[in-house]
Amino acid sequence: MEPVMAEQGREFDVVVIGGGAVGENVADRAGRTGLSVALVEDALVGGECSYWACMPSKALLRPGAALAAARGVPGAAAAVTGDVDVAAAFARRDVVTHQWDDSSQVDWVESTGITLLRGRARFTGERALTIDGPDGSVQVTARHAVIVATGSAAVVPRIEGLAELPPWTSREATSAQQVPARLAVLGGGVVGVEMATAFADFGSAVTLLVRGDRLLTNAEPFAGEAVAAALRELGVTVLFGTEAQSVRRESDGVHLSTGAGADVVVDEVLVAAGRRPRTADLGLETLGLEPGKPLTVDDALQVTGADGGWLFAVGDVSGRTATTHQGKYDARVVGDVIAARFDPRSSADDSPDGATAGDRSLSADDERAAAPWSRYRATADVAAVPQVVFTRPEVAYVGLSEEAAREKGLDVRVIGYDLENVAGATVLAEDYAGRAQIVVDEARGVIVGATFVGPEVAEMLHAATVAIVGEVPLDRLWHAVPSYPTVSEVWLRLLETAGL
Ligand SMILES: Cc1cc2nc3c(=O)[nH]c(=O)nc-3n(C[C@H](O)[C@H](O)[C@H](O)COP(=O)(O)OP(=O)(O)OC[C@H]3O[C@@H](n4cnc5c(N)ncnc54)[C@H](O)[C@@H]3O)c2cc1C
Ligand SMILES: NC(=O)c1ccc[n+]([C@@H]2O[C@H](COP(=O)([O-])OP(=O)(O)OC[C@H]3O[C@@H](n4cnc5c(N)ncnc54)[C@H](O)[C@@H]3O)[C@@H](O)[C@H]2O)c1
Repeated sequence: MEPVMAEQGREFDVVVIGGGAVGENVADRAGRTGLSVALVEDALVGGECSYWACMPSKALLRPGAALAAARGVPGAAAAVTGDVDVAAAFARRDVVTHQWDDSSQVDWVESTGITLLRGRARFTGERALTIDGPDGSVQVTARHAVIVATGSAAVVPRIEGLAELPPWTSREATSAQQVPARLAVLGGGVVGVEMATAFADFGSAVTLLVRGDRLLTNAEPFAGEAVAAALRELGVTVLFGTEAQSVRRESDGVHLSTGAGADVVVDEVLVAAGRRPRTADLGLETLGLEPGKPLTVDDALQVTGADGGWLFAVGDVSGRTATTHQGKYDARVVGDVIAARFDPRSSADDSPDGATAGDRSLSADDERAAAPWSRYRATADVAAVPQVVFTRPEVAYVGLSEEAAREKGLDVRVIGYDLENVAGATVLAEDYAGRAQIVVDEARGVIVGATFVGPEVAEMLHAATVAIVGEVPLDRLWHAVPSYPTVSEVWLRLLETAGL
Protein backbone atom coordinates (compact mmCIF):
# COMPACT_ATOMS: atom_id res chain seq x y z
CA MET A 1 0.00 0.00 0.00
CA GLU A 2 1.40 3.42 -0.96
CA PRO A 3 1.91 5.53 2.18
CA VAL A 4 0.17 8.90 2.15
CA MET A 5 0.46 12.06 4.20
CA ALA A 6 -2.14 11.88 6.93
CA GLU A 7 -3.37 14.30 9.55
CA GLN A 8 -1.70 17.65 10.32
CA GLY A 9 0.92 17.95 13.06
CA ARG A 10 2.51 14.63 13.85
CA GLU A 11 5.10 13.85 16.49
CA PHE A 12 7.69 11.07 16.55
CA ASP A 13 10.60 10.28 18.84
CA VAL A 14 13.00 10.35 15.89
CA VAL A 15 12.71 11.74 12.35
CA VAL A 16 15.11 10.66 9.61
CA ILE A 17 15.23 12.87 6.49
CA GLY A 18 16.20 10.90 3.39
CA GLY A 19 15.33 7.28 2.66
CA GLY A 20 18.50 6.27 0.84
CA ALA A 21 20.49 3.26 1.95
CA VAL A 22 21.91 5.24 4.85
CA GLY A 23 18.67 6.79 6.08
CA GLU A 24 16.91 3.42 5.90
CA ASN A 25 19.61 1.90 8.11
CA VAL A 26 19.43 4.68 10.72
CA ALA A 27 15.66 4.38 10.90
CA ASP A 28 15.87 0.61 11.28
CA ARG A 29 18.60 0.68 13.90
CA ALA A 30 17.07 3.46 16.02
CA GLY A 31 13.58 2.01 15.68
CA ARG A 32 14.48 -1.48 16.83
CA THR A 33 14.51 -0.31 20.47
CA GLY A 34 10.95 0.93 20.67
CA LEU A 35 11.44 4.59 19.78
CA SER A 36 8.87 5.78 17.22
CA VAL A 37 10.61 6.65 13.95
CA ALA A 38 9.47 8.50 10.83
CA LEU A 39 11.44 8.24 7.59
CA VAL A 40 10.86 11.09 5.11
CA GLU A 41 11.60 10.44 1.44
CA ASP A 42 10.96 12.74 -1.46
CA ALA A 43 11.72 10.33 -4.33
CA LEU A 44 12.50 6.59 -4.33
CA VAL A 45 13.04 4.69 -1.08
CA GLY A 46 16.51 3.21 -1.51
CA GLY A 47 18.01 6.43 -2.84
CA GLU A 48 20.90 6.91 -5.21
CA CYS A 49 22.69 3.60 -4.57
CA SER A 50 19.80 1.34 -5.54
CA TYR A 51 18.59 3.20 -8.62
CA TRP A 52 21.30 5.48 -10.08
CA ALA A 53 24.65 4.58 -8.51
CA CYS A 54 26.17 1.41 -6.99
CA MET A 55 23.71 -1.19 -8.22
CA PRO A 56 23.09 -0.11 -11.84
CA SER A 57 26.73 0.87 -12.39
CA LYS A 58 27.98 -2.50 -11.20
CA ALA A 59 25.35 -4.29 -13.27
CA LEU A 60 26.59 -2.39 -16.33
CA LEU A 61 30.23 -3.21 -15.59
CA ARG A 62 29.78 -6.91 -14.84
CA PRO A 63 29.28 -8.26 -18.40
CA GLY A 64 32.57 -6.76 -19.62
CA ALA A 65 34.38 -8.09 -16.55
CA ALA A 66 32.94 -11.57 -17.04
CA LEU A 67 33.98 -11.60 -20.71
CA ALA A 68 37.49 -10.38 -19.88
CA ALA A 69 37.84 -13.08 -17.21
CA ALA A 70 36.86 -15.80 -19.66
CA ARG A 71 39.14 -14.38 -22.36
CA GLY A 72 42.08 -14.63 -19.94
CA VAL A 73 41.80 -18.41 -19.62
CA PRO A 74 42.87 -20.67 -22.51
CA GLY A 75 40.22 -23.34 -22.75
CA ALA A 76 37.49 -20.81 -22.04
CA ALA A 77 38.65 -17.96 -24.29
CA ALA A 78 37.76 -19.75 -27.51
CA ALA A 79 34.15 -20.03 -26.35
CA VAL A 80 33.89 -16.22 -26.25
CA THR A 81 32.90 -15.34 -29.76
CA GLY A 82 31.28 -11.95 -29.33
CA ASP A 83 31.31 -8.69 -27.41
CA VAL A 84 29.04 -7.45 -24.64
CA ASP A 85 25.36 -7.85 -25.54
CA VAL A 86 24.32 -4.28 -24.76
CA ALA A 87 20.56 -4.87 -24.86
CA ALA A 88 20.90 -7.79 -22.43
CA ALA A 89 23.22 -5.79 -20.18
CA PHE A 90 20.68 -2.93 -20.04
CA ALA A 91 17.87 -5.41 -19.40
CA ARG A 92 19.77 -6.94 -16.47
CA ARG A 93 20.45 -3.44 -15.11
CA ASP A 94 16.70 -2.79 -15.31
CA VAL A 95 16.05 -5.93 -13.25
CA VAL A 96 18.68 -4.92 -10.69
CA THR A 97 17.05 -1.48 -10.30
CA HIS A 98 13.56 -3.04 -10.12
CA GLN A 99 12.67 -0.82 -13.10
CA TRP A 100 13.09 2.18 -10.76
CA ASP A 101 10.16 0.95 -8.68
CA ASP A 102 10.69 1.12 -4.90
CA SER A 103 7.72 -0.97 -3.76
CA SER A 104 9.87 -3.80 -2.37
CA GLN A 105 11.83 -1.32 -0.24
CA VAL A 106 8.61 0.38 0.86
CA ASP A 107 7.30 -3.04 1.94
CA TRP A 108 10.44 -3.57 3.99
CA VAL A 109 10.18 -0.15 5.68
CA GLU A 110 6.56 -0.76 6.58
CA SER A 111 7.34 -4.25 7.89
CA THR A 112 9.77 -2.75 10.42
CA GLY A 113 7.21 -0.43 12.00
CA ILE A 114 8.88 2.71 10.68
CA THR A 115 6.41 5.35 9.46
CA LEU A 116 7.21 6.37 5.90
CA LEU A 117 6.28 9.95 5.02
CA ARG A 118 6.45 10.80 1.33
CA GLY A 119 7.51 14.38 0.68
CA ARG A 120 10.21 17.03 0.85
CA ALA A 121 11.33 17.97 4.37
CA ARG A 122 12.47 21.45 5.46
CA PHE A 123 13.39 22.62 8.94
CA THR A 124 11.17 25.35 10.39
CA GLY A 125 13.02 25.42 13.71
CA GLU A 126 14.61 23.18 16.33
CA ARG A 127 13.26 19.60 15.92
CA ALA A 128 10.44 21.01 13.73
CA LEU A 129 9.87 20.28 10.06
CA THR A 130 7.41 20.95 7.28
CA ILE A 131 6.97 18.12 4.83
CA ASP A 132 5.54 18.97 1.44
CA GLY A 133 4.04 15.81 0.04
CA PRO A 134 1.71 14.73 -2.71
CA ASP A 135 -1.31 15.45 -0.49
CA GLY A 136 -0.17 18.80 0.88
CA SER A 137 1.98 19.90 3.80
CA VAL A 138 2.31 18.40 7.23
CA GLN A 139 4.12 19.70 10.30
CA VAL A 140 6.28 17.10 11.99
CA THR A 141 8.06 17.39 15.31
CA ALA A 142 10.79 15.15 16.66
CA ARG A 143 10.66 14.66 20.44
CA HIS A 144 14.33 13.69 20.61
CA ALA A 145 16.36 13.69 17.40
CA VAL A 146 16.46 14.48 13.69
CA ILE A 147 18.95 12.70 11.47
CA VAL A 148 19.73 14.26 8.10
CA ALA A 149 20.58 11.65 5.46
CA THR A 150 19.77 13.60 2.30
CA GLY A 151 22.78 12.38 0.34
CA SER A 152 24.51 14.23 -2.45
CA ALA A 153 24.02 15.28 -6.07
CA ALA A 154 26.43 15.53 -8.98
CA VAL A 155 28.35 18.77 -9.38
CA VAL A 156 28.07 20.35 -12.84
CA PRO A 157 31.14 22.59 -13.19
CA ARG A 158 30.71 26.15 -14.40
CA ILE A 159 31.92 25.66 -17.96
CA GLU A 160 30.51 27.92 -20.67
CA GLY A 161 27.64 26.14 -22.44
CA LEU A 162 27.79 22.97 -20.33
CA ALA A 163 24.62 23.35 -18.23
CA GLU A 164 22.63 24.31 -21.33
CA LEU A 165 23.36 20.99 -23.13
CA PRO A 166 22.31 19.59 -20.60
CA PRO A 167 25.07 17.03 -19.91
CA TRP A 168 24.66 13.56 -18.50
CA THR A 169 25.42 13.10 -14.82
CA SER A 170 25.92 9.67 -13.25
CA ARG A 171 22.11 9.37 -13.12
CA GLU A 172 21.70 9.53 -16.90
CA ALA A 173 24.73 7.29 -17.47
CA THR A 174 23.56 4.56 -15.10
CA SER A 175 19.98 4.67 -16.44
CA ALA A 176 20.94 5.08 -20.13
CA GLN A 177 18.79 3.27 -22.68
CA GLN A 178 21.02 4.15 -25.67
CA VAL A 179 24.77 4.04 -26.18
CA PRO A 180 26.21 7.28 -27.57
CA ALA A 181 28.60 6.64 -30.44
CA ARG A 182 31.01 9.20 -28.95
CA LEU A 183 31.11 10.03 -25.23
CA ALA A 184 33.24 12.60 -23.39
CA VAL A 185 33.71 11.99 -19.67
CA LEU A 186 34.77 14.99 -17.54
CA GLY A 187 36.67 13.89 -14.43
CA GLY A 188 39.10 11.11 -13.61
CA GLY A 189 37.61 10.05 -10.27
CA VAL A 190 35.66 6.91 -9.44
CA VAL A 191 32.56 7.68 -11.51
CA GLY A 192 34.66 8.79 -14.47
CA VAL A 193 36.81 5.67 -14.71
CA GLU A 194 33.97 3.23 -14.00
CA MET A 195 31.62 4.75 -16.58
CA ALA A 196 34.44 5.15 -19.15
CA THR A 197 35.01 1.39 -18.77
CA ALA A 198 31.33 0.49 -19.09
CA PHE A 199 30.64 2.64 -22.14
CA ALA A 200 33.86 1.51 -23.84
CA ASP A 201 32.56 -2.04 -23.31
CA PHE A 202 29.30 -1.00 -24.99
CA GLY A 203 31.14 0.31 -28.05
CA SER A 204 31.26 4.07 -27.40
CA ALA A 205 34.34 5.96 -28.50
CA VAL A 206 35.15 7.41 -25.07
CA THR A 207 37.35 10.44 -24.38
CA LEU A 208 38.26 10.95 -20.71
CA LEU A 209 39.25 14.53 -19.88
CA VAL A 210 41.30 14.77 -16.68
CA ARG A 211 42.47 18.16 -15.48
CA GLY A 212 45.30 16.77 -13.34
CA ASP A 213 48.00 14.26 -14.24
CA ARG A 214 46.54 11.24 -12.42
CA LEU A 215 43.41 9.15 -12.17
CA LEU A 216 41.90 8.21 -8.80
CA THR A 217 43.88 10.71 -6.77
CA ASN A 218 42.74 9.26 -3.42
CA ALA A 219 44.39 5.93 -4.24
CA GLU A 220 48.10 5.07 -4.45
CA PRO A 221 49.57 6.47 -7.70
CA PHE A 222 50.26 2.99 -9.12
CA ALA A 223 46.51 2.28 -9.04
CA GLY A 224 45.63 5.22 -11.27
CA GLU A 225 48.51 4.38 -13.61
CA ALA A 226 47.26 0.82 -14.06
CA VAL A 227 43.70 1.99 -14.73
CA ALA A 228 44.88 4.62 -17.25
CA ALA A 229 46.91 2.02 -19.14
CA ALA A 230 43.98 -0.40 -19.15
CA LEU A 231 41.51 2.23 -20.33
CA ARG A 232 43.81 3.09 -23.21
CA GLU A 233 44.02 -0.59 -24.09
CA LEU A 234 40.21 -0.67 -24.12
CA GLY A 235 40.31 2.13 -26.70
CA VAL A 236 39.55 5.06 -24.38
CA THR A 237 41.36 8.31 -25.20
CA VAL A 238 42.72 9.55 -21.86
CA LEU A 239 43.70 13.22 -21.92
CA PHE A 240 45.60 14.42 -18.84
CA GLY A 241 46.08 18.10 -18.05
CA THR A 242 42.96 18.81 -20.08
CA GLU A 243 39.89 20.80 -19.09
CA ALA A 244 36.89 21.72 -21.21
CA GLN A 245 36.78 25.52 -21.40
CA SER A 246 33.56 25.84 -23.36
CA VAL A 247 30.97 23.52 -24.82
CA ARG A 248 28.63 24.10 -27.73
CA ARG A 249 26.26 21.99 -29.79
CA GLU A 250 26.86 22.03 -33.57
CA SER A 251 25.39 20.03 -36.43
CA ASP A 252 28.08 17.31 -36.18
CA GLY A 253 27.86 16.93 -32.42
CA VAL A 254 28.85 18.56 -29.14
CA HIS A 255 32.15 20.43 -29.38
CA LEU A 256 34.36 20.68 -26.29
CA SER A 257 37.03 23.32 -26.59
CA THR A 258 40.03 22.60 -24.39
CA GLY A 259 42.18 25.55 -25.39
CA ALA A 260 44.74 23.22 -26.94
CA GLY A 261 44.42 21.63 -30.36
CA ALA A 262 41.21 20.63 -32.10
CA ASP A 263 37.86 20.42 -30.32
CA VAL A 264 36.80 17.10 -28.87
CA VAL A 265 33.56 16.30 -30.72
CA VAL A 266 31.10 13.87 -29.16
CA ASP A 267 27.44 12.93 -29.00
CA GLU A 268 27.09 13.05 -25.22
CA VAL A 269 29.00 14.58 -22.31
CA LEU A 270 29.09 12.84 -18.91
CA VAL A 271 30.02 15.07 -15.99
CA ALA A 272 31.86 13.09 -13.28
CA ALA A 273 33.37 15.96 -11.32
CA GLY A 274 32.38 15.10 -7.76
CA ARG A 275 29.33 15.55 -5.57
CA ARG A 276 27.76 18.28 -3.44
CA PRO A 277 25.76 17.62 -0.27
CA ARG A 278 21.98 18.05 -0.59
CA THR A 279 21.60 20.78 2.03
CA ALA A 280 20.73 23.84 -0.07
CA ASP A 281 16.96 23.67 0.42
CA LEU A 282 16.64 22.15 3.88
CA GLY A 283 15.88 25.30 5.87
CA LEU A 284 19.23 25.02 7.66
CA GLU A 285 19.34 28.81 8.04
CA THR A 286 16.54 28.49 10.64
CA LEU A 287 19.04 26.53 12.76
CA GLY A 288 21.92 28.96 12.25
CA LEU A 289 23.65 26.57 9.85
CA GLU A 290 24.86 27.38 6.34
CA PRO A 291 22.83 25.88 3.48
CA GLY A 292 24.71 24.20 0.64
CA LYS A 293 27.58 23.04 2.85
CA PRO A 294 28.17 19.53 4.27
CA LEU A 295 26.74 18.96 7.75
CA THR A 296 30.00 18.28 9.56
CA VAL A 297 29.75 15.82 12.42
CA ASP A 298 31.74 14.41 15.33
CA ASP A 299 32.40 10.69 15.84
CA ALA A 300 28.92 10.24 17.34
CA LEU A 301 27.57 11.72 14.06
CA GLN A 302 26.19 14.75 15.91
CA VAL A 303 26.24 17.91 13.80
CA THR A 304 28.92 20.33 14.97
CA GLY A 305 27.71 23.91 15.43
CA ALA A 306 24.11 22.88 16.24
CA ASP A 307 22.98 23.38 19.85
CA GLY A 308 20.94 21.04 21.98
CA GLY A 309 22.29 17.62 21.03
CA TRP A 310 19.32 16.69 18.82
CA LEU A 311 20.70 17.06 15.26
CA PHE A 312 22.70 14.32 13.54
CA ALA A 313 23.87 13.70 9.96
CA VAL A 314 25.01 10.56 8.15
CA GLY A 315 26.00 9.42 4.69
CA ASP A 316 27.11 11.60 1.79
CA VAL A 317 25.52 14.73 3.30
CA SER A 318 28.07 14.73 6.12
CA GLY A 319 30.99 15.03 3.70
CA ARG A 320 32.60 12.31 5.84
CA THR A 321 31.81 9.30 3.70
CA ALA A 322 31.03 8.89 0.02
CA THR A 323 30.24 5.21 -0.15
CA THR A 324 27.19 3.23 0.81
CA HIS A 325 29.02 0.79 3.05
CA GLN A 326 30.68 3.51 5.14
CA GLY A 327 27.45 5.51 5.33
CA LYS A 328 25.64 2.41 6.57
CA TYR A 329 28.35 1.90 9.21
CA ASP A 330 27.74 5.48 10.39
CA ALA A 331 24.03 4.71 10.35
CA ARG A 332 24.54 1.76 12.70
CA VAL A 333 26.62 3.93 15.03
CA VAL A 334 24.16 6.82 15.14
CA GLY A 335 21.22 4.44 15.51
CA ASP A 336 22.83 3.05 18.67
CA VAL A 337 23.78 6.53 19.94
CA ILE A 338 20.20 7.70 19.59
CA ALA A 339 18.70 4.62 21.17
CA ALA A 340 21.14 4.85 24.10
CA ARG A 341 20.60 8.58 24.61
CA PHE A 342 16.86 8.78 24.12
CA ASP A 343 15.21 5.44 24.85
CA PRO A 344 14.19 5.84 28.52
CA ARG A 345 15.00 2.19 29.24
CA SER A 346 18.67 2.77 28.45
CA SER A 347 19.09 4.93 31.60
CA ALA A 348 16.58 3.19 33.85
CA ASP A 349 18.10 2.29 37.24
CA ASP A 350 16.27 -1.02 37.39
CA SER A 351 17.48 -2.03 33.94
CA PRO A 352 21.24 -2.51 34.21
CA ASP A 353 21.42 -3.70 30.62
CA GLY A 354 19.47 -0.69 29.41
CA ALA A 355 17.41 -0.72 26.25
CA THR A 356 17.68 -3.75 24.07
CA ALA A 357 17.29 -4.13 20.37
CA GLY A 358 17.51 -7.74 19.33
CA ASP A 359 20.43 -8.99 21.39
CA ARG A 360 21.97 -5.53 21.70
CA SER A 361 22.08 -3.94 25.14
CA LEU A 362 22.33 -0.18 25.08
CA SER A 363 23.32 2.05 27.95
CA ALA A 364 23.20 5.84 28.27
CA ASP A 365 26.17 5.73 30.68
CA ASP A 366 28.28 3.70 28.27
CA GLU A 367 27.41 6.05 25.44
CA ARG A 368 28.38 9.11 27.50
CA ALA A 369 31.75 7.54 28.34
CA ALA A 370 32.31 6.10 24.87
CA ALA A 371 35.91 5.95 23.63
CA PRO A 372 37.19 5.29 20.09
CA TRP A 373 36.19 1.83 18.80
CA SER A 374 33.14 1.79 21.05
CA ARG A 375 29.90 0.86 19.25
CA TYR A 376 28.87 4.48 19.80
CA ARG A 377 31.75 6.08 17.89
CA ALA A 378 32.47 5.91 14.13
CA THR A 379 36.20 5.38 14.56
CA ALA A 380 36.63 3.46 11.31
CA ASP A 381 35.76 6.66 9.42
CA VAL A 382 39.20 7.96 10.30
CA ALA A 383 41.13 4.68 10.58
CA ALA A 384 39.98 2.26 7.92
CA VAL A 385 37.69 3.35 5.10
CA PRO A 386 37.55 0.71 2.35
CA GLN A 387 36.81 1.47 -1.30
CA VAL A 388 36.59 -0.72 -4.37
CA VAL A 389 36.68 0.74 -7.88
CA PHE A 390 35.13 -1.72 -10.34
CA THR A 391 37.37 -1.00 -13.30
CA ARG A 392 39.54 -3.57 -15.10
CA PRO A 393 41.87 -3.98 -13.28
CA GLU A 394 39.88 -3.54 -10.10
CA VAL A 395 41.31 -1.16 -7.52
CA ALA A 396 40.68 -1.90 -3.85
CA TYR A 397 42.12 0.11 -1.00
CA VAL A 398 41.61 0.74 2.69
CA GLY A 399 43.11 3.04 5.29
CA LEU A 400 45.94 5.42 4.53
CA SER A 401 47.92 5.78 1.33
CA GLU A 402 51.66 6.20 1.80
CA GLU A 403 51.34 9.93 1.18
CA ALA A 404 48.45 10.34 3.62
CA ALA A 405 50.30 8.37 6.30
CA ARG A 406 53.41 10.52 5.93
CA GLU A 407 51.27 13.68 6.03
CA LYS A 408 49.93 12.42 9.36
CA GLY A 409 53.52 12.28 10.60
CA LEU A 410 53.74 8.47 10.75
CA ASP A 411 57.07 6.75 10.22
CA VAL A 412 55.97 4.25 7.60
CA ARG A 413 57.48 1.45 5.56
CA VAL A 414 55.91 0.54 2.23
CA ILE A 415 55.98 -3.07 1.08
CA GLY A 416 54.78 -4.13 -2.35
CA TYR A 417 54.53 -7.37 -4.30
CA ASP A 418 53.51 -8.16 -7.88
CA LEU A 419 50.48 -10.42 -7.93
CA GLU A 420 51.56 -12.27 -11.07
CA ASN A 421 54.28 -13.93 -8.98
CA VAL A 422 51.71 -15.66 -6.80
CA ALA A 423 50.68 -19.19 -7.85
CA GLY A 424 46.97 -18.42 -7.53
CA ALA A 425 47.25 -15.65 -10.15
CA THR A 426 48.75 -18.09 -12.66
CA VAL A 427 45.69 -20.28 -12.25
CA LEU A 428 43.22 -17.40 -12.46
CA ALA A 429 44.32 -16.06 -15.85
CA GLU A 430 47.18 -16.51 -18.28
CA ASP A 431 48.39 -12.91 -18.35
CA TYR A 432 47.30 -11.94 -14.86
CA ALA A 433 48.99 -8.72 -13.74
CA GLY A 434 48.51 -6.77 -10.56
CA ARG A 435 50.12 -5.43 -7.42
CA ALA A 436 49.52 -5.41 -3.69
CA GLN A 437 50.99 -2.87 -1.31
CA ILE A 438 50.80 -2.38 2.43
CA VAL A 439 51.77 0.67 4.45
CA VAL A 440 53.20 -0.29 7.84
CA ASP A 441 53.38 2.01 10.85
CA GLU A 442 56.91 1.20 12.06
CA ALA A 443 56.30 2.47 15.60
CA ARG A 444 53.41 0.07 16.24
CA GLY A 445 54.30 -2.72 13.79
CA VAL A 446 50.80 -2.68 12.30
CA ILE A 447 49.30 -2.07 8.87
CA VAL A 448 47.62 1.33 8.41
CA GLY A 449 46.87 1.10 4.68
CA ALA A 450 46.60 -1.50 1.93
CA THR A 451 46.00 -1.38 -1.83
CA PHE A 452 45.30 -4.16 -4.32
CA VAL A 453 45.19 -3.62 -8.07
CA GLY A 454 44.36 -6.46 -10.42
CA PRO A 455 41.59 -8.65 -11.80
CA GLU A 456 39.11 -9.77 -9.14
CA VAL A 457 40.99 -8.23 -6.20
CA ALA A 458 37.82 -6.69 -4.70
CA GLU A 459 37.18 -9.73 -2.53
CA MET A 460 40.74 -9.57 -1.13
CA LEU A 461 40.17 -6.19 0.52
CA HIS A 462 38.29 -7.26 3.60
CA ALA A 463 41.25 -9.20 5.01
CA ALA A 464 43.22 -5.95 4.98
CA THR A 465 40.34 -4.06 6.60
CA VAL A 466 40.21 -6.64 9.39
CA ALA A 467 43.99 -6.40 9.91
CA ILE A 468 43.85 -2.60 10.14
CA VAL A 469 40.78 -2.37 12.37
CA GLY A 470 42.12 -5.17 14.57
CA GLU A 471 45.56 -3.46 14.71
CA VAL A 472 47.02 -6.92 14.21
CA PRO A 473 50.82 -6.84 14.67
CA LEU A 474 52.74 -8.15 11.66
CA ASP A 475 54.32 -10.93 13.71
CA ARG A 476 50.83 -12.19 14.63
CA LEU A 477 49.60 -11.76 11.04
CA TRP A 478 52.39 -14.17 10.11
CA HIS A 479 50.26 -16.92 11.65
CA ALA A 480 47.30 -16.15 9.35
CA VAL A 481 48.05 -18.72 6.64
CA PRO A 482 46.54 -17.97 3.21
CA SER A 483 45.29 -20.92 1.17
CA TYR A 484 47.19 -22.27 -1.81
CA PRO A 485 46.77 -21.56 -4.69
CA THR A 486 44.80 -18.32 -4.15
CA VAL A 487 45.78 -14.76 -5.01
CA SER A 488 45.47 -13.98 -1.30
CA GLU A 489 48.74 -15.86 -0.85
CA VAL A 490 50.22 -12.45 -1.60
CA TRP A 491 49.78 -11.80 2.14
CA LEU A 492 52.53 -14.36 2.82
CA ARG A 493 54.76 -12.79 0.17
CA LEU A 494 54.19 -9.30 1.59
CA LEU A 495 55.16 -10.45 5.07
CA GLU A 496 58.23 -12.27 3.74
CA THR A 497 59.20 -9.10 1.88
CA ALA A 498 58.77 -7.25 5.18
CA GLY A 499 61.40 -9.56 6.65
CA LEU A 500 59.32 -12.06 8.57
C1 LIG B 1 27.69 6.36 -10.22
C2 LIG B 1 27.93 6.05 -8.77
C3 LIG B 1 28.32 4.78 -8.41
C4 LIG B 1 28.54 4.48 -7.07
N1 LIG B 1 28.95 3.22 -6.76
C5 LIG B 1 29.15 2.90 -5.47
C6 LIG B 1 29.54 1.58 -5.12
O1 LIG B 1 29.74 0.72 -5.97
N2 LIG B 1 29.70 1.29 -3.82
C7 LIG B 1 29.50 2.22 -2.85
O2 LIG B 1 29.65 1.89 -1.66
N3 LIG B 1 29.14 3.49 -3.14
C8 LIG B 1 28.95 3.84 -4.43
N4 LIG B 1 28.55 5.11 -4.75
C9 LIG B 1 28.29 6.06 -3.66
C10 LIG B 1 26.89 5.82 -3.06
O3 LIG B 1 25.93 5.85 -4.09
C11 LIG B 1 26.56 6.89 -2.02
O4 LIG B 1 27.61 6.97 -1.08
C12 LIG B 1 25.25 6.54 -1.32
O5 LIG B 1 24.19 6.46 -2.23
C13 LIG B 1 24.94 7.59 -0.26
O6 LIG B 1 23.77 7.22 0.40
P1 LIG B 1 22.91 8.29 1.19
O7 LIG B 1 21.78 7.52 1.81
O8 LIG B 1 23.79 9.12 2.04
O9 LIG B 1 22.35 9.28 0.07
P2 LIG B 1 21.32 9.02 -1.14
O10 LIG B 1 21.42 7.65 -1.67
O11 LIG B 1 21.56 10.16 -2.08
O12 LIG B 1 19.90 9.16 -0.48
C14 LIG B 1 19.41 10.38 0.00
C15 LIG B 1 17.90 10.38 -0.13
O13 LIG B 1 17.39 11.56 0.49
C16 LIG B 1 16.28 12.03 -0.27
N5 LIG B 1 16.14 13.46 0.04
C17 LIG B 1 17.03 14.45 -0.21
N6 LIG B 1 16.60 15.61 0.29
C18 LIG B 1 15.39 15.35 0.86
C19 LIG B 1 14.44 16.15 1.55
N7 LIG B 1 14.65 17.45 1.79
N8 LIG B 1 13.31 15.55 2.00
C20 LIG B 1 13.09 14.23 1.79
N9 LIG B 1 13.95 13.43 1.15
C21 LIG B 1 15.09 13.98 0.70
C22 LIG B 1 16.69 11.75 -1.72
O14 LIG B 1 15.54 11.67 -2.54
C23 LIG B 1 17.41 10.42 -1.58
O15 LIG B 1 16.55 9.32 -1.80
C24 LIG B 1 28.36 5.46 -6.07
C25 LIG B 1 27.98 6.75 -6.44
C26 LIG B 1 27.76 7.05 -7.77
C27 LIG B 1 27.33 8.44 -8.14
N1 LIG C 1 32.83 1.94 -6.59
C1 LIG C 1 32.51 2.88 -5.73
O1 LIG C 1 32.58 2.73 -4.51
C2 LIG C 1 32.05 4.21 -6.24
C3 LIG C 1 31.74 4.38 -7.58
C4 LIG C 1 31.37 5.62 -8.04
C5 LIG C 1 31.29 6.68 -7.13
N2 LIG C 1 31.57 6.48 -5.85
C6 LIG C 1 31.55 7.60 -4.90
O2 LIG C 1 30.97 8.73 -5.48
C7 LIG C 1 31.77 9.85 -5.19
C8 LIG C 1 31.73 10.80 -6.35
O3 LIG C 1 32.48 10.27 -7.45
P1 LIG C 1 33.08 11.24 -8.54
O4 LIG C 1 33.89 10.44 -9.46
O5 LIG C 1 32.01 12.12 -9.06
O6 LIG C 1 33.99 12.19 -7.67
P2 LIG C 1 35.56 12.09 -7.34
O7 LIG C 1 35.78 13.10 -6.29
O8 LIG C 1 35.99 10.70 -7.14
O9 LIG C 1 36.27 12.57 -8.69
C9 LIG C 1 35.96 13.80 -9.26
C10 LIG C 1 36.98 14.09 -10.35
O10 LIG C 1 36.54 15.23 -11.08
C11 LIG C 1 37.60 16.15 -11.19
N3 LIG C 1 37.01 17.49 -11.28
C12 LIG C 1 36.44 18.21 -10.30
N4 LIG C 1 36.02 19.39 -10.78
C13 LIG C 1 36.31 19.40 -12.09
C14 LIG C 1 36.15 20.35 -13.13
N5 LIG C 1 35.60 21.53 -12.89
N6 LIG C 1 36.57 20.01 -14.37
C15 LIG C 1 37.16 18.81 -14.60
N7 LIG C 1 37.35 17.89 -13.65
C16 LIG C 1 36.94 18.18 -12.42
C17 LIG C 1 38.44 15.93 -9.95
O11 LIG C 1 39.75 16.39 -10.15
C18 LIG C 1 38.35 14.42 -9.81
O12 LIG C 1 39.31 13.76 -10.60
C19 LIG C 1 33.17 9.33 -4.92
O13 LIG C 1 33.73 10.01 -3.84
C20 LIG C 1 33.01 7.89 -4.63
O14 LIG C 1 33.31 7.53 -3.31
C21 LIG C 1 31.96 5.27 -5.38
